[in-house]
Order: sequence, then structure tokens, then C-alpha cells
Amino acid sequence: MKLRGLYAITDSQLLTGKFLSYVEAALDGGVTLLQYRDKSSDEARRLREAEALRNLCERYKTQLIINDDAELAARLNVGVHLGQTDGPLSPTRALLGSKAIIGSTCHGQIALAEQAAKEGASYVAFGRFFNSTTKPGAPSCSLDLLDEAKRTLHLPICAIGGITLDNAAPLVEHGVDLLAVIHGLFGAESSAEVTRRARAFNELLKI
Ligand SMILES: Cc1ncc(COP(=O)(O)OP(=O)(O)O)c(N)n1
Ligand SMILES: Cc1nc(C(=O)O)sc1CCOP(=O)(O)O
Ligand SMILES: [Mg+2]
Repeated sequence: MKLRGLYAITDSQLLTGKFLSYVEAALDGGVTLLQYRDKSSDEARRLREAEALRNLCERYKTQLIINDDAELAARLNVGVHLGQTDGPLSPTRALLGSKAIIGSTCHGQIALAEQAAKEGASYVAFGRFFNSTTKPGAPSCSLDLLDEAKRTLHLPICAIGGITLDNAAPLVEHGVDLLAVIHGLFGAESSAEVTRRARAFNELLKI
């Protein structure tokens, strides 16, 4: 299956008090990948929330990805997203098996993406493309990089960082397959607005 579409990422602060309702609203609008991103060390809550997301994802036929934590991904039999300091990719591929979705953060560097491809990544993520309230300090990355990435890589390309409905079109024009979004999706005033935004992202991607 070619990975293409909206990649919704949860944020525990932003979604306080509306975690499952906003996630379900996004799934209702259409989500290709859903990432559980929780930077806390509350293992019990992380397991509980990840299990709840896995159940929701099964209902909506969406693939769940766990940020940072390959052990939790293995426990739930879902995918994982690894940054450059989140552990090596090859052993994670061995742990999760050939069918698991494994993503790799490559910032603005093609060389990192080529290495990730060699080590068995399912997609590579570049960013941040715009100002991000969620992660303002992430290294920035330009649209030009996407042209080179399309020429040299044979994996789905994910873009992240400050993406909204107002700035996403050039990313799609430059060949992005997956739009990874936190605030531009979940920073909405209502669950109905989350669903509307998800649908609109999919329209941009012609899904
Ligand atoms: C789809 C996607 N792309 C990039 C990241 C960032 O990963 P990382 O650099 O490990 O930073 P944290 O998200 O762990 O703070 C991501 N999570 N998802
Ligand atoms: C988690 C993350 N990683 C980034 C990177 O560039 O690697 S930017 C980012 C934050 C994405 O959230 P928002 O859509 O709210 O900007
Ligand atoms: Mg990480």
C-alpha cells in the first residue's frame, strides 16, 4: 500500500479533555496515519491511551504509529516513528517485522533519508517547513529539498512543522505524500472543525 494522505499527530497538552473525541473527529474526516506522540514518562497512561487509539484506528482502518517507543509499538503490534536520537532503525525493523510502518526524522538532510532507506524505513520525514508552535526549535527545512528528495529517494515523503490548510499546497506541489500535522488540525475550536480540516487536507492531496 502506498502511503499517502493526512498524518495526524496527537499532542497531550493540546488535546487535554478532548483527546478521543478530537482524534475520532479527525479519523472521521480521513486519516492515513495517526501518530501517538506523548513526551511524558507516565508509562501506564501511555499504554492506556495507545490501546484506546489502536481500538479507534481498527474501527476506522487507520494505521497507528507510536512516537519514539519501539517497545510500546511492538507490544501493540503497530508502527513506530523514530527521530535521530530515538534508537537505531535496523534492530527496530527486526523487532517489528517486515510489514510494520517505520518512519524516520531526517530534518533537512537527504543523506539522513538515504541512510534511513537503507536501514528499512517505510517513509522519511522532512521538516520543519514553517513556524511551529508545537516544536519551535526544530531545525528548518526548505521546499527545494523536496525536489531533490523526489529525484533521489524511492520512499513516501512526509512533511512536518507548522503545516496548516493555508500553507500546505506548495508542499503537495513539490511531491509530498504525507502531511504531518498537529496544531493545524487539532488546534480547532470544535470537533466538527477538526473533521472539516481533515477532509480539506485530503482534498489538497486529492485523496
Ligand atoms: C512524522 C514525524 N516527523 C518528525 C517527527 C519528529 O521526530 P523527532 O525528531 O524524534 O522529535 P519528537 O517528535 O520525538 O519530539 C515526528 N514525531 N513525526
Ligand atoms: C513533532 C515535530 N517534529 C518536527 C520536525 O521538524 O522534525 S516539527 C514538529 C511539530 C509539528 O507540530 P505542528 O504541526 O503543530 O507544527
Ligand atoms: Mg522522537
